[in-house]
Amino acid sequence: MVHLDISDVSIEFPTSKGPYKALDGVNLKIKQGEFISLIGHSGCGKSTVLNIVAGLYQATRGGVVLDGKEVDEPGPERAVVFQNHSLLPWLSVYQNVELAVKQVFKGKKTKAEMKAWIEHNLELVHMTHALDKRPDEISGGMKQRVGIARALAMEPTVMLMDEPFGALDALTRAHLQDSLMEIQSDLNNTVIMITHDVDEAVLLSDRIVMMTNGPAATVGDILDIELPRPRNRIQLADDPQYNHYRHEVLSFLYEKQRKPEEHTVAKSESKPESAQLLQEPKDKEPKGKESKDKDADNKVEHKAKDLTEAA
Ligand SMILES: Nc1ncnc2c1ncn2[C@@H]1O[C@H](COP(=O)(O)OP(=O)(O)OP(=O)(O)O)[C@@H](O)[C@H]1O
Repeated sequence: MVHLDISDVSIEFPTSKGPYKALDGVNLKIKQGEFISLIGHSGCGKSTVLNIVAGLYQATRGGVVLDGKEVDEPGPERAVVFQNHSLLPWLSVYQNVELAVKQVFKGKKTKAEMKAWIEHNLELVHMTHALDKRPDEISGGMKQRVGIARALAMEPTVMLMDEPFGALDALTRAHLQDSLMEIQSDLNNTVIMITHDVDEAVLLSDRIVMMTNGPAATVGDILDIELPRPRNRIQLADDPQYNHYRHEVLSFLYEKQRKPEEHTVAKSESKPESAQLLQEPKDKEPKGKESKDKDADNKVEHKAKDLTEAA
């Protein structure tokens, strides 16, 4: 049986210039435990797809069915992780996760069970050392870990992740990608993740769903990633199959779906493959502790980049 069925989904947004058709006939059938990445140029409609699956937007035509039940509102079985961690700043790490756990398990777990469950999920993302810290006292990568723990603690059937690692430095991103792969293989949740990072998509996914440019965006192509798990990024760097998948995604994005304005940029790039072209500028992290952490991390990040490029 299909676990998550996105069927003929189209959506129109009302705008001052009339209705804008963002998606047209998006079809995708997802199996339990599959890791799906959505990739496509900025503004093509990836977040809109995610928001429809989350129940935050209603499709104008078609719809989403999860385990035989139509999705028409948000629900705890579909947890969302955003790029900017979205923790409540006045609550501690523990309390941020507790809030979600109470929502889902009130009356079903005892106080002691809830406490153990919160700690277990923070343990999964290696954050038990900072239970009493508030979000402004921890780094961006740590906040993102807490966001993931909060989502996992809701025991969702489906994790919806909107560029969860997009604002992080390369090293932190790599650590979190590895943790996510481990957690997902243990828990077998279904994941739909939006990313602009081709390597991230190939490394993590069972299938990469490549979207056409909008308006009226749809699924352009689907790539099955048949690399054995567990996957190791260092070993994969030299793997011809990995590089073939990477090339397939890049060729979809830069040849089949190239945007006119990117043509000139791509020409002037020394590396036309640069995944940067896919990305809008990211919000800068606030100055303070995080930026100090980042300065330190950046030095390591450069080394990590050198290593990757040398590989
Ligand atoms: N609530 C809305 N009202 C009007 N237009 C919208 C709304 N939400 C999204 N859109 C439009 O729909 C299109 C798809 O937006 P969406 O955010 O899904 O793209 P995206 O692929 O996630 O982009 P990015 O990669 O930049 O985050 C865009 O043209 C956007 O302007």
